[in-house]
Amino acid sequence: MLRIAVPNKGSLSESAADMLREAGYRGRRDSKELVLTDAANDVEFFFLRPRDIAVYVGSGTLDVGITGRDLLLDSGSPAVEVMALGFAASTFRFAARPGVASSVQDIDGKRVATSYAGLVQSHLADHGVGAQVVRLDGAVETAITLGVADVIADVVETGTTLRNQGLETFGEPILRSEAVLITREHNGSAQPAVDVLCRRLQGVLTARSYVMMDYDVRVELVEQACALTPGLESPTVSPLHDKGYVAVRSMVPRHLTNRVMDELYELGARAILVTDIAACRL
Ligand SMILES: Nc1ncnc2c1ncn2[C@@H]1O[C@H](COP(=O)(O)OP(=O)(O)OP(=O)(O)O)[C@@H](O)[C@H]1O
Ligand SMILES: O=P(O)(O)OC[C@H]1O[C@H](OP(=O)(O)OP(=O)(O)O)[C@H](O)[C@@H]1O
Ligand SMILES: [Mg+2]
Repeated sequence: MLRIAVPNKGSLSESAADMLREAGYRGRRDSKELVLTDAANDVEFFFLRPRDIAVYVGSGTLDVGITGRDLLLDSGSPAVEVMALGFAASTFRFAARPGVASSVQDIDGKRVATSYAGLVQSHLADHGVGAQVVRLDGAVETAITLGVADVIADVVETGTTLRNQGLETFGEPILRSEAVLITREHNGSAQPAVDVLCRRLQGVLTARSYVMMDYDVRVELVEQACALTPGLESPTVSPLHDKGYVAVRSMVPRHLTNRVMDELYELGARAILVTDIAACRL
């Protein structure tokens, strides 16, 4: 039975649960449930703190897990990222009051507050910068106001939390993070089950990022129409009862849906229909 670690709380938990449900797995009914067996899919879910997930997977206690790339790197765990999951995107950045620092070198000799001490220490070492790292559990933006640090390093999504504290980011982002699937380098007999999980999650990512588009177009325009909707491999072109027309079916990137419909309409295509893809294996 494949043993999967899933965030039990925090920013990652709801999206991770949604993604697993879309991939056909059982969801938990109660947020206090810590272990859940999904016998039909031969998997067991362990609901854990995202920070601990890399530790369990790295030690081999659990086979795979969902966590943040930033948490994986911070942990120093030997677990490896196998797949980016497309949610909880953020950057990990230094910030300070305006004028205090403009590059990582300016941190030398200062105090840096963070919940990601491993990540920050290795970044500072890579840049040959000596600083005192103050390890905090959360709400690190307040550390400067309260006088325990000169600089912070934290997760930035919209930047609202920083702005509210009168702070500004500086230097290059330390990391671009998002939710990731992690596992060990060698999974032994668990590898086939890990492959099935990866294919299912990849199916969810594809189903989310594409729509299915159908339309009718005059036969003489089909090449131009297919150039607008090339699909992943090649569009399906089917004859219609009216020999002057064909029906075309193709996958289109979701973010291009309306632009492609406009272009098809301009070309002369009609009955342009768009449907969601519920699941897929490419
Ligand atoms: N505002 C945010 N936007 C996107 N990702 C975020 C955000 N805040 C935290 N994360 C991501 O969530 C993960 C941390 O999850 P964790 O549950 O430990 O903390 P949290 O989401 O801040 O929850 P809490 O603060 O309630 O403990 C990291 O991968 C981090 O990048
Ligand atoms: O750029 P923003 O959109 O403002 O998001 C970033 C903030 O979100 C997270 O905080 P959270 O609310 O999880 O609190 P925490 O710092 O206590 O973890 C993160 O630690 C940042 O503080
Ligand atoms: Mg937080």
